[in-house]
Amino acid sequence: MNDLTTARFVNIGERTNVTGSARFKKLIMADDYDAAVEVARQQVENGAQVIDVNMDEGLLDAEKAMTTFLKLIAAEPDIARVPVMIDSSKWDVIEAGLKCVSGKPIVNSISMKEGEAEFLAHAKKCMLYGAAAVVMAFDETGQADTKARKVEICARAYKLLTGIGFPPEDIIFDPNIFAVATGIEEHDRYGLDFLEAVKEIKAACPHAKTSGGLSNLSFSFRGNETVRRAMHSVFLYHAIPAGLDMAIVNAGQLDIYDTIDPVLREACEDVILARRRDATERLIDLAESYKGKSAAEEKAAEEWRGWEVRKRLEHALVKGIDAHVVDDTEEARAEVEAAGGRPIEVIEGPLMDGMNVVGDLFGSGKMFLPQVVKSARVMKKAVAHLIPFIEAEKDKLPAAEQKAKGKIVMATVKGDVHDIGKNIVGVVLQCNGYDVVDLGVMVPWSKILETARETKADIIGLSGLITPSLDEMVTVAEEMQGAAMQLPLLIGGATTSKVHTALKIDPAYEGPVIHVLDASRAVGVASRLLSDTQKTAFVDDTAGEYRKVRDARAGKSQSVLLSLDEARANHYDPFYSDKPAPPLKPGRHVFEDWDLADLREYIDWTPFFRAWELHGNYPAILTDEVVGDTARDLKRDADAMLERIVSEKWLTAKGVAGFWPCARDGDDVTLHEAEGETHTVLPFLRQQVRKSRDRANMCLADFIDPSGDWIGGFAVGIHGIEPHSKAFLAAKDDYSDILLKSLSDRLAEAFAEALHRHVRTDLWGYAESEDLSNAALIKEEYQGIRPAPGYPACPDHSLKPILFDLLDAEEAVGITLTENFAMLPTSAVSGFYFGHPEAEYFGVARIGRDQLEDYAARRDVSVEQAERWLRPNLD
Ligand SMILES: C[S@@+](CC[C@H](N)C(=O)[O-])C[C@H]1O[C@@H](n2cnc3c(N)ncnc32)[C@H](O)[C@@H]1O
Repeated sequence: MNDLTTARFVNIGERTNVTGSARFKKLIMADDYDAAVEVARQQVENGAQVIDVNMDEGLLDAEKAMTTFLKLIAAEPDIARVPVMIDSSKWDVIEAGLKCVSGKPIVNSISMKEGEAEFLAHAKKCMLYGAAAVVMAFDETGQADTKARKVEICARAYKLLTGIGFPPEDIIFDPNIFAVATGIEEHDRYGLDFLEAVKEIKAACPHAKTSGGLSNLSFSFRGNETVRRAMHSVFLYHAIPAGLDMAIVNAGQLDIYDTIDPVLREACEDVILARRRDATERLIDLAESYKGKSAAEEKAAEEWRGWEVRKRLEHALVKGIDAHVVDDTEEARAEVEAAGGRPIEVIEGPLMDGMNVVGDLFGSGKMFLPQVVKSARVMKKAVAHLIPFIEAEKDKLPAAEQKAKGKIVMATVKGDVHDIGKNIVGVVLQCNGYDVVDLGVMVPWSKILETARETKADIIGLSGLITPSLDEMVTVAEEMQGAAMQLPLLIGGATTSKVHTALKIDPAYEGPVIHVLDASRAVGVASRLLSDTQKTAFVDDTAGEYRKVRDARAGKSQSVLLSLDEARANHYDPFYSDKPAPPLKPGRHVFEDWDLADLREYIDWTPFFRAWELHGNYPAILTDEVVGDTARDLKRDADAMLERIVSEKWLTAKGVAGFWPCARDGDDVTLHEAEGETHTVLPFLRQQVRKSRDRANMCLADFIDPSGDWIGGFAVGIHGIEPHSKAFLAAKDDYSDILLKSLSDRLAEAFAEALHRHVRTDLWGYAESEDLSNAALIKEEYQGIRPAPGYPACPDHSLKPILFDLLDAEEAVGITLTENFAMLPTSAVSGFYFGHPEAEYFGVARIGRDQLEDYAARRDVSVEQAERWLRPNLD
C-alpha cells in the first residue's frame, strides 16, 4: 500500500496479541518467549512502527506475561526502537506494563465507559508515566456506532483531558472500526461513518491523533484473505487522507491500492463508502470467485514454468501470457536447430498447435474474444522473434514458405474511419493461420481491388460503421463485378446486416457475398470459403438464403406510407408553454481540455463489453456465469489502462457546445444568429409510415415552438491516440491497441454525457437542480435529448457540416469530417440539443418520394444528391 510509505501514517503491528494471533498465544502459553520475541522482531522488520502487545487470555497470568515479554523486548535494540502499545482491558495489566517500558509507551486504552472519574484517574496515571493514550469512543451508554456519537464522545473526552492538562498530542482517539458487509442494514454505513468521523474529530480536537483496529472491518470475510487484504487497503486509501494517523494492521498483509483487481476494488469501495444499496450483496457474490484462488493460482503460476517448452508455449498462447514467450520461443528454436531443423518449424509446430487449441476453444464458446486477442499478442511476439532467423535462412535454403490457410485483404471503406471491428476480425483470422493484408481505413475501391490482385488474395473483407459506408460497399461489389472478379466478398461492421447484404450488395456481384455477423464467425466463414469440399455448398446455401430474403421483401406488403401532407397534418403537438427558458449562457462554449478523470466517472461500460463481443449488461456481466471471468479480466486491463490515460494524460478531450434562438418553420428549424446575418436552416425529416391509433408522425422540428424557441448543438472528440496506438502496434500488441481505441470511444461518449449534463444544469440551465446518478444518465432520465445526425430521428449524415459550421467545430476543437461525414478523430460524437420536456427519440424509417423531392428542394440540391444522402430511408 503505497500510502503507508508516502504519508506519515503509522502502522501498528498486531501479531503480538494473544487474542488476535493463535500462533503468538500458543508461544506464550508454552512459555516460549524466545520465539515470541521473534514475532515482535518480524513485525518491526515488516514495517510496523509501533507494536501492540496484548496478553488478555483467561488461562494466563496476564500481568506476569505482559511484564516478562515487555522486559525481554526492551533488551532487543532492533525491537526497542519502536514504541510499545500496552493493550489490555484490565487496568492492572496496563499499569504493570507501564512500569517496564523505558521509552514513551502508549496505553491502549482508556475510556469513559465507567464514567468520567475513572477515565480521568487513568488519564492522570498515563501522564505520570509520560504515556500517550488511546481513547476509545465509548461512554457510559456504550460504544459509539454512528458518526454523530463518535464525534460527540471524542469531543467530550478531549475537553475533559485537556482540562486536566493532558497533552493533546498524546491523545489518540479510536472511533471504532466495525465490521461492514454483514448483511445487516444498520451496518452499511459503519465504514463511511468512521471515515467522516475521523475528519470531524481531527477538525474539532487540535493536535489529537486517530487510530483504529483494521481487522474488524473485514470480519465477515474470514477465510478469504484476498478480499480481506483488498478491504483493508481500500479502507486505508480513504482513511489516511481523511486524517487517520495510525491503525493496528498486519503490515505484511496490505496490497498496493493500484494493484488490487479493479473490480474487487470497486466492490470494496462501494461497501466501505456505502455507495450503493446492493454493495454488500455484490461484494459477497464477487468474494466467491476469490475464495482460495490466490494460493491455487500462485501454485499454478509456478508449475507451468517447469513444463517442457512446447507445453509452455501452448499454455502461454491459451492463457495469453506474454511475459516469457520470447525466451520460450528461443528455447524451442534452439531445440529445433540442434535437431537439424529450421526456425519456421517452431511456427508450424508448437505455435500453430497452440493456436489451434485457442481456435478450438473459441469456436466451441469456451474462450472469448478478449482472450483470443491476447493469445494473438503472444503469437505475434513469438513470430517476431523468429522472423530474423527465418529470413537469415532464406539465403541458404529455397524459400521457406509459410503455409498460410489463405490470404484475406481487409479494409474499412472510403469515407469511414472506424476500424475496431475490422482489427478484431483481422487478429482473429491471423490467429487462426490466415494471412491478413490490412489496408486500414478510408480505402477507395480501386485500392482494394488492386491489392487483391497484386497479393493474389483469396478473399476480400469490407468493414464500415456509418450508414454511408453501406453505399460504398455496394460500389466495391459493383466494381468487382465490372472487373470480372470471382473472389468471395465478406461484409461486416455495425450498420451492415444480412438484409442489406441480401438486398443491395449480393445482387451487385456474381461472386460469393457473405455477411459476417461478428468476429467469432469470421474463421468459420473463411475456412468454408477456402475448403475444397465445403465451399460450393456453403456459397449456394448463403446465396439461397439471400434470395429468400429478397423474395420475402418483394412479396411483403410494405408498411403503408402517408403522403407528406398527411404526415405533416399528423405532426406532434407538444405543450409549447412547457418549453425551457432561454439559455442562461447563450452562444458558443469551447472546452479545450476537459478533465479525463471527470469523464471516467461518466463511462457507460455495457457498450464497451459489446465492442469486445461480450454480451450482457454492466455490472452484472462481471459475475456472469459464462463470460464473467473474461469480463473481469478485461475490465481490470481497461481500468489499468484508463489509470495511465488519465494520470499520464495520453489523450485530450476537446468539445464545443452552442445555443441559438430559432423557430420551427414546417419541418425546418430556422436559426436566428446575430442580427442581420443569414439564417441557417436545419432541415429535418418526418415519419411517413401510417401510425396506429392517435400516434403522431414525428419530426424533430415538432419539438421547437414556431413562435420562437432555442436549439443547441455540440461536438466532442478525443484527440491524441495516434502515438500510443503506433507504439502498441510496433510492440505487436494489438490487444492494447484495440483496448485503447475502445476506451477512447467510451471517453467520447462519456464526454457527450458530461457535456449534456453541464448544458442542462449550467449553460442552458433549464435543469439547474438535476441530481442524477450515472446509471440514471445512461437510462436518459433527464429532460431533453441530443439526437445525432446519422441516427434514426435525423438519419441524414449530411447535417453534420451544417452543425459543424454553426459550432465552428473544426477550428475550435479540431474535429473534421470525411467525404462521407465520418468524424475525425474517430472517437467523436456530435448532435443537437432539444430541451423540451416532451422531446424524445424516434426513428424516421421509410419515407416517400414526395418527401425526398421536398427535402431536395429544401436543401437546394438535386434529387439524385438527396437520394444518395437518404438511401437507407428509401425503398
Ligand atoms: C449511441 S448511445 C450513446 C450513449 C451510451 N450511453 C454510450 O455510452 O454508448 C445514445 C445516443 O445516440 C443518439 N441516439 C440514440 N437514438 C437516437 C435516435 N433515435 N435519433 C437520434 N439520435 C439517437 C443520441 O445522441 C443518444 O445520446
